[in-house]
Amino acid sequence: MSTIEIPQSITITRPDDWHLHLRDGAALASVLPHTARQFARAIVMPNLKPPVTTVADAAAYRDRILAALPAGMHGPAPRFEPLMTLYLTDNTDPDEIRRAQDTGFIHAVKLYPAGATTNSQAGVTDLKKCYKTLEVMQEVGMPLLVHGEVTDNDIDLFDREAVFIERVMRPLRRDMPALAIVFEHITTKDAAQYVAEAEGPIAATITAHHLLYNRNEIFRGGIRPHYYCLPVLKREEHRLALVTAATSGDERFFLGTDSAPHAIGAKESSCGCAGCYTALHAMELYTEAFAQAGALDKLEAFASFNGPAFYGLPRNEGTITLVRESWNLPATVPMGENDLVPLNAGERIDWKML
Ligand SMILES: NC(=O)N[C@@H](CC(=O)O)C(=O)O
Ligand SMILES: [Zn+2]
Ligand SMILES: [Zn+2]
Repeated sequence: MSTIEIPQSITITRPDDWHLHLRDGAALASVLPHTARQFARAIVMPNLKPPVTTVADAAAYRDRILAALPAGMHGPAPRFEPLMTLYLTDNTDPDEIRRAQDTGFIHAVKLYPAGATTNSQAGVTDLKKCYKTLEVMQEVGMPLLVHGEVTDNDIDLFDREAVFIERVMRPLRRDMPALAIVFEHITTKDAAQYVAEAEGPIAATITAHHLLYNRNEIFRGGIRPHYYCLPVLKREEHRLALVTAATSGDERFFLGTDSAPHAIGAKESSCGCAGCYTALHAMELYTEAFAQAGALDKLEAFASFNGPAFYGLPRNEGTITLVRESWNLPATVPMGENDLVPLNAGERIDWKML
């Protein structure tokens, strides 16, 4: 009988998080150090209330993030650098894209279909309304990041991503074949296959929780609101397809935690918010997922090489090391004046980032 030998430690180039929610104010100050400890850079989502729709908003938000960074974490990699994004609306001015491109600190524009997820009320009602803006993005090389779910009430919640590919993604890419697109937080074999086979500049981020869990996790022994996120966890066959994509070495797939902090009361509620908090232990979770797949040798490309290649940024300097060592995740962590419950709260974690 042979046993697969799991290495006791792994050292990789310092990684980045290509999909992150940092929120604002006191919550920002609480959660930012977790991400800054694990990652050199992060693509910061613009779904604040009100959303980050202009260059001026993004500049001010970036200043608040830098001001909230603990001493010693400022400056270029291997410390922390926020990569800013704009929130696309029906009315985004095409000239705002040119101004954004000129800043050097705005790296993408985010499409939230109106009503699809947390703080998407100001999102896009019909992508046709944005075509002039998208054409400028295509021209200047500004990537479009996509929350890829349709919102039609007649479409089953679990089918919203697959239907989005047919109704929105394919027509958009036919009309704008040179527009760089990141299909964010993909959750289905349909999306993994679409991205792997598509031609042109398209990539996808994959979260740690979608690599580790299927939808049973939301209902394991009772309803577990901290496993509820959007797009919602899917069947096992989809999880397996995501693991295959992430560990394939295909440079179109890269790390994006979608760590999405919500105060405990907003999650443990009769109408709980969508979002899983993983900033505290993201690299541990990804390492576990890759170790389970026997693909630790593919982790570095997924976490540290493929993202910068897509965004046209340099790889980070320095390395991080994870060791096979058990520790217990706290039950809660402070979030401003509230607490939040991280994913895997109180559970044993088998890897530890040093
Ligand atoms: N993923 C989530 O479930 N929630 C995100 C929004 C998003 O990324 O769709 C949030 O901002 O809370
Ligand atoms: Zn989303
Ligand atoms: Zn998100």
